[in-house]
Amino acid sequence: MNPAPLPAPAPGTPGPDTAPPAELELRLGPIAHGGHTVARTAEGRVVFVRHGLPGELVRVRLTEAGPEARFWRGDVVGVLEADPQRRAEHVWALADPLLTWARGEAPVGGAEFGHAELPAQRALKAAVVAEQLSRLAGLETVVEVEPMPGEDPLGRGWRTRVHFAVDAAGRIGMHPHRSAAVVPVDRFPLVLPAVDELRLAELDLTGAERVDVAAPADGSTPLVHLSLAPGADRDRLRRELARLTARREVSVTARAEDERQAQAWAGRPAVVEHAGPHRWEVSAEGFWQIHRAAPELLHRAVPDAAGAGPGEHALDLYAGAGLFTAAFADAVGEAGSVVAVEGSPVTSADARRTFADRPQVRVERGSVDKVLARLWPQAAAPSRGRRPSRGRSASRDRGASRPDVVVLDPPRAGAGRTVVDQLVALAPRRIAYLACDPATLARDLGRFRRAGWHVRSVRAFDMYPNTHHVETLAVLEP
Ligand SMILES: C[S@@+](CC[C@H](N)C(=O)[O-])C[C@H]1O[C@@H](n2cnc3c(N)ncnc32)[C@H](O)[C@@H]1O
Repeated sequence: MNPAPLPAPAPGTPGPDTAPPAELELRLGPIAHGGHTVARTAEGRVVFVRHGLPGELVRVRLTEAGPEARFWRGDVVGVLEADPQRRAEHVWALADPLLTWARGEAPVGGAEFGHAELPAQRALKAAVVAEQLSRLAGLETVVEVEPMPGEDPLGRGWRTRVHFAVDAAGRIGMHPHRSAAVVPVDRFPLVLPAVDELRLAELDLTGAERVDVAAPADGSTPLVHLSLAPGADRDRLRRELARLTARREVSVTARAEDERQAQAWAGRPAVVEHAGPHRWEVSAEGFWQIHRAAPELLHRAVPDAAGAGPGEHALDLYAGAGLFTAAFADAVGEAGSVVAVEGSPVTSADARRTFADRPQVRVERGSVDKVLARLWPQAAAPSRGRRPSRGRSASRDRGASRPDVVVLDPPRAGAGRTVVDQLVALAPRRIAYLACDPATLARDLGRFRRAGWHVRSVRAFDMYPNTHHVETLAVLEP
């Protein structure tokens, strides 16, 4: 279950031609994007160290290293001088490298900040967001990472979604950082108790490649979805899952890669989610925000930041099941319109079902750049430096009015150059850009700024406690 073994450990100082040592003593430098601190060996080689805090003196076990490597990676396995914000006890023993490496095993990923108190985690995330904005967007701003409403003091019990790998013995597990190995997991403190209560670790899930669990924050029926390996023994798996459904109310779905639709083995093929007065049915493989408090917080905050008014036209890009579409539809009313663009067939179908009775909402399935190019062809190849006029346009002929405001919530890769250029050409009044990766956000903000846009505000939310991840909301105006 360890990651790739190191070259033979060699004691002594590493030189350019010698094998690296197994362990090093290092003074940790600043935090960097990706969740590690940056340290340097006496020879000046950069080492990306996980599970440490800036300024600490630590013993580091090298996990990726080689005499020719440009930089090395390692985990903290001993703390010689601790930061006062280091916790006495890690939030999750299986993710604590001090414990796991002592028995020769890599820690699981998913709680790489679990050694630090929450305020220290938030300070590290704020530093990363500010640094990315400065370096990639040329934007100097003080960032505060806001705790989520009702946060547990140790940052546990927030995940309503989790996926597990399955090991060779059919047990659920998780991967160590940058490893394909599977570490069996029986309890995961970051999930809602409802997930642990399923006791999936007691089942033999041989034949499943991955197990996704969705447990709505309001305690309604959870859903377990199996991604089946080719040739999986479905009858045996169904019998195994019947042990679970016999002891509690839970839905079960399954799908092999070559099948179009998930099959319901028990209960319903979706979970029911709520935010404000709205209700969604989200399929097993559909997208929904992971933090239990995120839908309630974001479903208004993000469309409000974009600021649509009655009769206006709003665009919800990377819309998922339509978390922001719902508040937009309320704000613009039936005199206005909302176009929600979502690439996943499953998630866009969820959105279509939800908004079937809202005439002002139109759900477009497809890649954002392609849908924008289809609805507003004049934005596909913007002429340099010229903003399109806001008069009657080709888009009107196709039934989509030019957007007044836009929400942009892409996956980690960010929106990218094409979409940014298309939005610049469409020239909405305001864009609210929600991002789970501050580096790609900063890259895209840099492009908007070079096109003459102004970043009006930046907020950041601690939506992934005990991990290095952070959610950032930037509001842009031309
Ligand atoms: C971070 S989620 C946001 C979903 C939604 N805004 C929410 O908060 O629930 C990103 C969504 O973008 C979709 N997506 C990813 N790449 C896409 C693309 N190129 N075009 C359209 N949708 C895409 C994913 O399927 C996912 O639902």
